[in-house]
Parts: sequence; C-alpha cells; structure tokens
Amino acid sequence: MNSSPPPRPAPAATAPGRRPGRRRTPRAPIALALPALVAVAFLLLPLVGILARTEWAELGDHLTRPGTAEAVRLSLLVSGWALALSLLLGVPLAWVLARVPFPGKAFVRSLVLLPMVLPPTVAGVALLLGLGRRGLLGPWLEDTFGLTLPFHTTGAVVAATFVSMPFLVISLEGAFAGLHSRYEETAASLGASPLRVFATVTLPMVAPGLAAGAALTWARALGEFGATITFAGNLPGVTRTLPLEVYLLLQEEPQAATSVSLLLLAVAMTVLVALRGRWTAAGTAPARRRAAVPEPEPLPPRPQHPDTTPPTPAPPRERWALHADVTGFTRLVLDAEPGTTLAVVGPNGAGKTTLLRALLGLTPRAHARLTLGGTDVTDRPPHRRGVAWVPQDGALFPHLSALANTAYGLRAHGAGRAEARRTARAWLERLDVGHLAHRRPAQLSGGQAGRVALARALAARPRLLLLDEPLAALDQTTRAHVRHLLRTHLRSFGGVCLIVTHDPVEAVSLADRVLVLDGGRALQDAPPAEVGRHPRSPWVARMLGRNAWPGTGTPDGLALDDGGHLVVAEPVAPGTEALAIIPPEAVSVHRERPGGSPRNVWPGTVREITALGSRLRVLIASDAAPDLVAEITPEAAAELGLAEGGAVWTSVKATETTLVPR
Ligand SMILES: Nc1ncnc2c1ncn2[C@@H]1O[C@H](COP(=O)(O)OP(=O)(O)OP(=O)(O)O)[C@@H](O)[C@H]1O
Repeated sequence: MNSSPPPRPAPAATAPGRRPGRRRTPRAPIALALPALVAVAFLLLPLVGILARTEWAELGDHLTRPGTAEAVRLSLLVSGWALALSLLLGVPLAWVLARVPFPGKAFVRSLVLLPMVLPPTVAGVALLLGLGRRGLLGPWLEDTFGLTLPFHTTGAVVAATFVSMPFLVISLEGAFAGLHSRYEETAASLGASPLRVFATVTLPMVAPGLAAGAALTWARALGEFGATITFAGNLPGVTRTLPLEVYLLLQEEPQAATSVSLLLLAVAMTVLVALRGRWTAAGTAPARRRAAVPEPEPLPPRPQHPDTTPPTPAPPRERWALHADVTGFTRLVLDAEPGTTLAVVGPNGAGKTTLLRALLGLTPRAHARLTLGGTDVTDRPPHRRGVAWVPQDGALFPHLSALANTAYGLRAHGAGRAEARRTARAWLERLDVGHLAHRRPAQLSGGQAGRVALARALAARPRLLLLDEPLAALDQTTRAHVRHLLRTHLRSFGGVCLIVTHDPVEAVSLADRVLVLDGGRALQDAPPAEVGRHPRSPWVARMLGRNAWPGTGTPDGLALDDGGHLVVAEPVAPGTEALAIIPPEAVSVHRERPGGSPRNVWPGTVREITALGSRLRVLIASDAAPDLVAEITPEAAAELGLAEGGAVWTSVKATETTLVPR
C-alpha cells in the first residue's frame, strides 16, 4: 500500500549558512512545562464539554426558537449601543490619559480598570445605587428626561457599557501612547487644527489598536450577564439578552442552553482569532505595517548630473521677514530678511531643537516672540503661525500616499480636494518625485521620503520653514542631488528657512548665514565664509574642517593650552585668550625635518588617512603640539609614502594662521 508522505513543515527562517535541520528548539524544564499543560487543559476542558454535549441535530431548532431569536436581537442591539457609547466616551478618555498630564491620572486609570476586576453583580449594585430609581442620579434622570434605567433596555445598555468600555480605553491608550507626537506636531505645523489632526492623523494611525479595542469591547458587551441582571433585571424582549437566556434555559431546557452557549462561544472565538494577538501589541501596529511592505521597486533612472536638468523652481511668492526674540533655555534675538537661509549649528545639547520648537510654539522650555512678515504670531497656536516643520525623518503620515501627504497642508488651509491634489502634484514634480505620487511612505527610500516631506512643507505655503537635518539620512550621491534641489527651491522661497545641520558642506553650500549655538546662546551669526575664517569656537572650526588650537597671546604668537607654542604673522595683544585657526591646506607634511626657518615645525605620527573628494585628509598626532589635520593630494601622499603609523614632520606657515580672540 502506498502511503503519502507526511506534510512538510514550513521552512523556518535561518541565518545564512546555517542548515535548517540543525536548529535547536529550546526545551522547557518539566517543572514549568507540566503546570503549563495542566493550565491549557483546564481552559480547554469546559469548552470541549460544550462541544461534546451539544445536540448538533437540534442546534438549528434551539437557535431559532422565538425566545432565543428575541434574545439574539436584543443582544445585538445592546452590545451595538454599548460599543457606540464606549467609542463616544472611551476614545477621548484614552487620548486624554495618553497625552495630557493632569493630577490624579493614576486614580482615573484605576477607575477605568475597576469594572474589569469588579464582580459584575457588584457592578450592578453600584449602578443601582448611582443610577437606579433611588440612586444618586436616578430621580433627576427620571424627572428631567423621563428616563428610567432599571428594567429597561437602556439600563441593559448602561450595564454593558460600564463593564465593557475599559477594554476599549486600555487598548487605545496604549496605541495613543505608542504614537510618536512628531506626526501630530508636523500636521499642526502644516495648518491642521487639533480636531483635524485627531481625525486625520491620530485616529487613522491608531486604527489597528482602535479596531482591537472595539472588537473586545463589543464581545464583552455581548457576553455581559451579572451587571445586567442586577441592574436591569431579566425581562423577556426588554433586558433578557443571550447570556440571561442561557441562565434561564439551563434551569428549564439544558440542551437548548448548551446550544446558545455554543453560539456565544463561537462569537467570542471568532473575535479573538480575528484579532490575532493585537490586544497585546496594539500600539506597535504602524511599525509592523511598515515592516510588512515589500521592498520598493527599482526607480526609473534619474538624471546623473542634476546641474544639467535644473528643477523647476516654485513660482515667486509673497515675502516674509523674520524677527524672533527667544527666551528660556535658548536665548537669542534673530532677524532675517525674506529669502534668507540660516544654518543652525552647534554641539549636541546646544539648543538647536529647542529653538525650532520654540518657534513652532511647541515647547514650554523656551518662548519666542515671533513676527513673520510684520505680523506678530506669538499668541497664535502652532497651526495658525505659518511655521512649517520638517523633522529629521520627514514624519510622513504612513496611512497616506505621497500625493495625499503633500496635499495635507493645502486641505488644512481650506483648498478643495481637486485643487489641493493638483498643486501637490506640481510640488512633487518640482522636487523630482512626481512619479512616486501614489506610493505610501513605507514604499519610499529615505531620500525620496525627504523630498516628499519637503514638498509637503513648501506646498503648505509657510512663512517660516524649519528643516531638521534634512539630508542626514541620505547617501553621498543622493545628498548632493537633494542639496541641489533644496538650494533651487530655497532660492525662490519667500520666507526665512532655518536648517539644523551637523554637516559643514550643507551649512556652507545652502546657507546665507550660519548661526552657531552653544549652551542655548548664539555664539556667532555670520555668513559661512566669515564663520570659516573666524570661527568663535573650536567646535565650529572643527566642524568646518579647520584646525582650531586654543591658547593665550604672546608677543609673537600663541602659548597653546595643550602645551607648545605657535608663531603667527599677526599676533593679538599678549595675554588675550585666542583661537588659532589653521586651514588644513596650510599644513605641509614632510618625510624629513624641513630646513630653513625652524618656526612651527613639529615631528609627528600619522594617525588616520581619509578621503575627502579628490583630496586626502591626514590626521597627525604629536607630543610637541596638538593634533593637526593636513589636506594633501593623493599624488603627494604617494610621493611621501604616507601610511598610518608612519613618522612625519609637519610645518605651518605663520602667515596662513589666523588668531581669533575667544
Ligand atoms: N523635554 C526636555 N526636558 C528637559 N530637558 C530637555 C528636554 N529636551 C531637551 N532638553 C535639554 O535641553 C538641552 C538642549 O536640547 P536640544 O534638544 O535643544 O539640543 P540640540 O542642540 O538639538 O541637540 P542634538 O544635536 O543632540 O539634537 C539639552 O541639554 C537637553 O538635554
């Protein structure tokens, strides 16, 4: 006899190079495995009991009896209303619990949980004492609205809502808390009111958590028994829902009770299977959805030399000057003419993000008196300031296509759907991503998403544009391309643009001015060339690729803080604290000690050689002077036979060193 082979298990994911059959599954110790098995059996046995004792031939008859059909109708009505009430009250409550700090929050959260742990009959008694005829609010409800809850279907709805709403609130609070606020803040910066943000960004982004919570709430309301019978009684056609019908049938017709129990069991299992574990991971759903999206298809070829195909700049716009007086952690006064691009630079913790958030009106840590184009917007909420923000990752709304993302700000400002989409498409075309209009953010690369985010911000017609490291996530080639696009569009932007960056090329090539922050204060605010020539801090000098040695002025140069002496052509007054700025191109590297003038010559060791465009940057450490970076051609490096660890001599010309008082 031929026997078919047993079905093969689905191949397990294995690390490359590891053979599938060799994977070891961890074995549970018997002391844990045994009680776990008993627990499963304990949960399963009653269910098996129902299945085993159901009279399948009679099932149809049992479920279509008039009393049962009436109970089904009532159960659907009551659980439907309980769900609707829970959504109406529970969604705002979950949002407040997740987002708004207020005293007594822990108490409110316990209150929400209470109906889940309270015996349902106690819940019924509590409802009677609160809303019953002789309860606290009952007489008022009866006198004012003619509403009597006990022994009415409305009472059954109230009882079901009381015990089931916590499931919705808890599930949704987790989802709200897991949603990063930058999405909502970005939506506000595009002009959306808080209610619009809630309806178009918050709710869609927590949809999986909402669906899970709603399903559980409905299932719990459908199965509600104790609170209903205690508070609303057991009146056929009025309050006798399915669970109450089961209770009654159990005494009169046990077989019919089994059939109705099976029906409730089937409904509960269907809901749980449909949820597939979302109950515990509701808040992480957007992330999971992103991971599940297949890799984007390859892009059509883009121009290799962006300079040969200049993107269409935006049409000329109104012009808005900026005046900001910022106090709090970040303290500075900022004035900029329309069309100015400012690079905001500074070490970690310098206050760059705080400055941006103050301008957006989103942080209590700093306050900005803000005037844009002569209009004081200080007292306006974030969505009415005309300040658009592009956070570092773009914060594109994951549930909307690139086109809908770009149209978002236009819609928020009242544009009709067709007009908003037309304008959005034009912006996407301008930023060279028109062909991606129908893709979701999860199907875009980092560079494409960055361009869509920029199109979205510009389309909203802001008066002030804030870009937080817009090119940080891009590779070198894409970065150059996007930088070019950015420069083109910033040129025709009629407002002021602030770009937070850690990239010197970005600062120098995009900005008209570089604002250097440190400890919340403006250390320097000058054109890039000026900041490059006379950086006011070692940090910014190094960021711009210069050597910066701090020291104290002497008659012929600088006594260096780290030891050693530097001779310069134009010394400062002796005793002045100053920074010596040595451009890497002014550092010469030699195999032997150079002859002639012995000034500013040190022996050293090559620590690191890195490529910078067509040149090499060589880091040289020395006992006689601080670390020094030299920039030389690869040919010169080959001629010198430079290698990491090799001994060299360095020299710096006194005439090419600038001293900047600190
Ligand atoms: N919500 C907050 N509560 C308290 N302190 C904060 C908060 N946010 C930031 N800070 C502190 O304020 C200072 C400035 O932070 P900010 O985020 O503005 O710096 P940054 O210049 O943007 O830094 P980075 O380059 O690391 O992003 C830091 O010392 C930071 O620890």
